[in-house]
Amino acid sequence: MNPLFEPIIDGILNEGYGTVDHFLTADEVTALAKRLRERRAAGQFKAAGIGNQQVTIENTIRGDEILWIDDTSATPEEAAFLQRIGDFVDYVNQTCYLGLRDYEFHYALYPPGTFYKRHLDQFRSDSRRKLSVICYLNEDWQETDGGQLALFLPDESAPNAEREITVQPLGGRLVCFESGRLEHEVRPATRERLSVTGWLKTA
Ligand SMILES: O=C(O)CCC(=O)C(=O)O
Ligand SMILES: [Fe+2]
Repeated sequence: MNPLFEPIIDGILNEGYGTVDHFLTADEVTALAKRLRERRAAGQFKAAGIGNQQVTIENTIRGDEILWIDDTSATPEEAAFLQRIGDFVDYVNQTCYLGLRDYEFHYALYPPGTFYKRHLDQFRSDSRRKLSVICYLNEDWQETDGGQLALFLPDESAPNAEREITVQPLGGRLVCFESGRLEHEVRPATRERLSVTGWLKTA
């Protein structure tokens, strides 16, 4: 039993989404947030697109800026993050038989007031995305800062009913759910909202 990974898998199986706090230590959050800001200041980020055939920039749908993390040029804190994700992938494969083979991660920064409207992460032409993973890099986040992740879960009490869960984007917290099943949205915040987001994929 892995105390960091088990609650995530439990949550996905029982609730449709999994979350765990302290997936990253406070020091790891600080180091990754610092690296994110450095890379952004160096002009490495770009506006996120939507779709994956023709990528269009549409900030009425999503307003975040992203940078894909390249494991060949990863800095120590990035390599440590990817290593922990790799361990989680191994754990999922041992316990859930999802056949995960690969993963991809990007930094994301939502400037104040930006959002990502309700969506599903699995694009038509990339059904290899099985699990979506978001890990937050926000230090001292307060509820009044906004920026919640809303998850729209099916509600068994009535057909077509749904239940909305909101998650605060607290530094070190990880959220994971099935990419092709769970619609979700990012609400606007009053301060910059930082994360590392990615997908665990089959071959
Ligand atoms: O940052 C979040 O809470 C979710 C991000 C998201 O939905 C995405 O990048 O697809
Ligand atoms: Fe998403």
